Amino acid sequence: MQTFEQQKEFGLFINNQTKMTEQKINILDKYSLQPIAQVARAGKEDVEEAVRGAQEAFKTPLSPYERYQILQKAAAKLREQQEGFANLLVKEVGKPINESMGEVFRSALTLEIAAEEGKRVAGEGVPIEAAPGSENRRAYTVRKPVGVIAAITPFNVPLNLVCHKIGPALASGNSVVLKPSDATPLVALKLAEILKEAGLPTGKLQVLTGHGAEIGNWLLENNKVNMFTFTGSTSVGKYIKEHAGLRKVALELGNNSATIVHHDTDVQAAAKAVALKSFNNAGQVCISVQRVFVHRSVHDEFVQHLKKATESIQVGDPGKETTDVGPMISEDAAQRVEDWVAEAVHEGAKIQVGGQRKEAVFYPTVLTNVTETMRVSYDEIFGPVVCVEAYTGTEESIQKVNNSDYGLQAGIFTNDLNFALQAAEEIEVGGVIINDTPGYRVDHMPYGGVKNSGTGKEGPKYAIEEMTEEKLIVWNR
Ligand SMILES: NC(=O)C1=CN([C@@H]2O[C@H](COP(=O)(O)OP(=O)(O)OC[C@H]3O[C@@H](n4cnc5c(N)ncnc54)[C@H](O)[C@@H]3O)[C@@H](O)[C@H]2O)C=CC1
Ligand SMILES: O=C(O)[C@H](O)CS(=O)(=O)O
Repeated sequence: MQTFEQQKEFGLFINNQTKMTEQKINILDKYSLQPIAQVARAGKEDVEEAVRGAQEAFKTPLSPYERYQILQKAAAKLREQQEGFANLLVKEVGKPINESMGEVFRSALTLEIAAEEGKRVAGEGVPIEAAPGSENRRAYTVRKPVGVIAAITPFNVPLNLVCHKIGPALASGNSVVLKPSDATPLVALKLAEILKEAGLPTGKLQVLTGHGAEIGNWLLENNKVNMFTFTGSTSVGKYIKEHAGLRKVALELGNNSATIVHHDTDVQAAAKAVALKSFNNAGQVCISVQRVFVHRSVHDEFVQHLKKATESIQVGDPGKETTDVGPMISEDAAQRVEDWVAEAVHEGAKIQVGGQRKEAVFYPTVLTNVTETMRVSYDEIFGPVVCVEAYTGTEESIQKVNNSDYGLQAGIFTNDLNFALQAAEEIEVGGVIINDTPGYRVDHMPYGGVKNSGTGKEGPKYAIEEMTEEKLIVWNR
């Protein structure tokens, strides 16, 4: 029996079985750019079979405690196999081994949090008797799973962001049809295997690999799908919302995360924090720091510290423990970032450090003299580039942060409590991180944006609220 790592061909995961397809997709090692495996390319019939199986499985509910036990067992298996999962992330994402080990660690936490929250899916008592004429009535609500949830996930955090969907979905009694990213499907297939080993019954989780647009449309056309939960680009998220009809849609979309660095903070510490969260995962994180607004009086000092921190970053083979930043998801992605930087320089931006590309590797880059009209600022670069701009007044800094079509998370470094709380109140995002960067996230916090960054919140407790319907029950005694 081949181990997962020895396998070279992977089928669809439908009804706890592997299903091969004639057409396949190559999965590349993102550093060597060499093929490491082939995965099945689902067709319309496969999608219909997967949705049917998920619907059938939904009709046989597990108890909350059974769901809890399965997710806890899967979390334990993730921990046992942390190295195997991390090595897979190194290959299919190009994520440095240390960061990959961290993603697996967080994924186990996410499943555990979901398992716990699955024991607390509840409605509330409703004091309906307080209404005149309803003295003899009693009422309460219950939360019911929506049914079959289509979960579509991005390439950049392909294990934990899958856990953030299937964990709460399964914990609250739903079935899931998962479509992982075309570029990074292997780790989702490996996760499905350990959920099966943990006792997940047939059909509760289906995994369809293949092309997103194809499978996405077949899922959108299928009226047995009760909800869509999507993490990915704003453009695709908008498409899904426009085509989902009256079905529930949860969207975790793009961002051009901003950080304010005020004159009263430890500028060197802020620069180190910004470097850490501008370039991890090669900047391919939707809360990656992209825009930094620095008080004019400390701008040059901040830039020097940021340059120094960036120059110390080790770029190279993600399989090496000494590597901080590896390749981007593809050479095309790195080329796009290179083009955007060149456009910014043409418009007056200055490269303080970085700017070079080698195949799929784009070197961590700091730009100054950036203006809000440059694409590297107003659009989501999703790459290892950070833009620094000076401000004078606190009102101006908040205005600059809000001058964005996105609104996921923002950060502010200041010791001025009034300014911090004013920023927390006035910045138009889903989360404000005081004295740290917007790249801060722990897996049980509410996480999700406004404007073009999406709708709805993740974090298992909050995702479960999205994945269940509250039903009112009134008893006329
Ligand atoms: N808000 C959040 O929590 C996060 C947001 N993101 C966002 O994801 C993007 C990067 O990830 P990508 O994988 O490049 O995003 P993407 O939008 O290109 O793809 C995301 C998923 O959607 C699928 N897809 C593509 N076209 C589709 C269609 N027409 N219908 C249905 N599904 C379709 C893809 O196959 C993939 O599985 C960035 O914009 C980033 O900001 C990434 C991680 C977290
Ligand atoms: O936004 C993302 O890319 C991830 O949600 C960030 S994290 O979960 O890896 O912190």
